[in-house]
Amino acid sequence: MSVCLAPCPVVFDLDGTLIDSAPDIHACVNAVLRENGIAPLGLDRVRSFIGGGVELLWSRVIAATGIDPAAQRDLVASFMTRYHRATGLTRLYPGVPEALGVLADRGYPMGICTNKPMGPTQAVLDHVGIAHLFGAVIGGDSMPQKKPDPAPLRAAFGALGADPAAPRAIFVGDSEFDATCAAAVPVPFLLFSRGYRRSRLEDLTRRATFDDFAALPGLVESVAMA
Ligand SMILES: O=C(O)COP(=O)(O)O
Repeated sequence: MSVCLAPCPVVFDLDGTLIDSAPDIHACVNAVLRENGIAPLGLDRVRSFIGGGVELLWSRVIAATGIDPAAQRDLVASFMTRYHRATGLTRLYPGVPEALGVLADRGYPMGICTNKPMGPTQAVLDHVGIAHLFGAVIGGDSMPQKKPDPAPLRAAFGALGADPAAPRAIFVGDSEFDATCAAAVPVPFLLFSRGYRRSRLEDLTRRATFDDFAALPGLVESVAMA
């Protein structure tokens, strides 16, 4: 068990955890499909493709639409020009600012570890007004590895002052990428159940599950003291 003597670092996934960004990602995907004369995909479909970064998103779009995989590089490039400024449809989940405020007041160092590239990550954190709360932000293109590889999460904890080799820390996320990553570090994982997960809850390794951010500060305290 990892007892956090001082408030330990708490790192958050971004898409599907702190923010509901699927409407913006969906709009960008469909703009590229339309530009190429391909029928658009529904929001639920595109949402189910999010979590493993832009390349995996587009591999899934290509498989779903029957596009020639050789076009992936150009499609991703076209997508990225839109994605860098796609913030208008993205919202924080209810209770996120309040929960982050409580954790900040209690002295928890906080960070982000996302598979979203850094450009759109910084744009959206500024747009929703929470960028100042995070002492470390690791994006999908910050390192050669992406989640579920543990390297980006270890880097986020290290940047917040934890021992990257044996961090006393907590990760909060919504997906199988996040659960597998937390287990690989290893650190306790708190699962937000209203995000973009594809698997059944019972199939994901986690310390606790929550569906309301009002519960998060208490959960973090109980895991930190365990
Ligand atoms: O860009 C993605 O695929 C999702 O990013 P996430 O790691 O914040 O869920």
